[in-house]
Amino acid sequence: MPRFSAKDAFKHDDTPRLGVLVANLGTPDAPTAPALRTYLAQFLADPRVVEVPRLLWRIILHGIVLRTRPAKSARAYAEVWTDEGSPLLVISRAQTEGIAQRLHSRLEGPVAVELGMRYGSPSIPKALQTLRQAGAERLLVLPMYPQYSGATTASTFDALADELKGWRWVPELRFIGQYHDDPAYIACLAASIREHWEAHGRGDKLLFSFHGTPQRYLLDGDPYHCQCQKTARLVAQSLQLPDDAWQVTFQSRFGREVWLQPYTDKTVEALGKSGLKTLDVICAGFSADCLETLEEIQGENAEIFEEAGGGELRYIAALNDRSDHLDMLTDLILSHAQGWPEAGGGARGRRDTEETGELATAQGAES
Ligand SMILES: C=CC1=C(C)c2cc3[nH]c(cc4nc(cc5[nH]c(cc1n2)c(C)c5CCC(=O)O)C(CCC(=O)O)=C4C)c(C)c3C=C
Ligand SMILES: [Fe+2]
Ligand SMILES: [Fe+2]
Repeated sequence: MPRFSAKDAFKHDDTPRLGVLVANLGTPDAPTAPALRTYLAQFLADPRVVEVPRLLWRIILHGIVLRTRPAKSARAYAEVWTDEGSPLLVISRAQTEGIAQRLHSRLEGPVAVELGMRYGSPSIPKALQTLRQAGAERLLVLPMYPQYSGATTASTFDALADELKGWRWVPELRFIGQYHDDPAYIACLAASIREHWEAHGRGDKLLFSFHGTPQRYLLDGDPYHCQCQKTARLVAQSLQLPDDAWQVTFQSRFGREVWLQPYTDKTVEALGKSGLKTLDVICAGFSADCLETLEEIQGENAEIFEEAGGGELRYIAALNDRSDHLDMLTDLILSHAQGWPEAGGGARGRRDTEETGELATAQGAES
């Protein structure tokens, strides 16, 4: 068995394709404690996510966390689960399909698009192998995280590198690090807020709630916090909001450490206590709705707000498969694919037959 893997059934006249990997976090296979245990064991063992000395963390993870958290998280997932499955997976599939359709109609050359999840399935290794089988000799990776974080974007890179280091023929590679200040992305967020206001009236305050990370990651050089602030500031500017009409907070705290602040739940509670009537909340770091937006914000935080004496918390949906969002992501992919033949940057749309004739002869392959 060769040490490095290769595409099955190589044919000398295969047409090389641009491969696009749409990557996101991933989700459990079912809203049950056993499925959550499998998912959380993979997720929380990632050193990019939990930066604690390995031996110590392994003892805590297997001795405490994986004994208690799966059942609790399964109950939360059950509240948002749909007939088609987990919202994150259902929406990610629709996004991938929408991006693929747009790329097929806009690119000169052939393209293959696959969804790969960092944890759970469809996995990143599986998606990469499918792209290789489709002839993707150039690979563009879009992690669906607008703001770069080591915990998400770099972790996607790790999964990519882990798979590719076992390949004989590594594809040409481009990796989109972030798009937190892309004008088209800011315009999509602003449009979604305007539409929400047109449908429901303007709330008394707009909260931008981002997923948190330990504060330590920021102090150790992670750009995530700054990029979240910038996204919110640009959207607020685009909507011409006065400073007291909006605020940034961080949600989904995990463990006992200090995380990025101010915390969403504490802020929502304080705003409720202050007697605020309507609170609009947008989660501008999530490209797709998921447990953290639907259960935590639309569910849990809406209750916190009301119980504290506030009026109504109105959650503004993630950009999901809105057409302006998919158009924007397609433009982003195309701008990063500049200069590649399939993106119109060269003459070599098909493999040179003379060149591959030699290769096929050398391998004894059928011509
Ligand atoms: C333990 C530390 C965690 C860090 C750091 C973290 C960072 C982080 N996560 C997202 C996006 C998502 N996280 C989601 C779920 C989720 N996150 C953590 C923990 C950390 N995340 C856990 C344990 C879970 C699972 C649910 C639970 O048990 O609470 C999700 C939702 C997935 C879904 O299936 O719907 C997303 C999306 C970002 C963007 C981020 C850092 C920037
Ligand atoms: Fe998370
Ligand atoms: Fe949560």
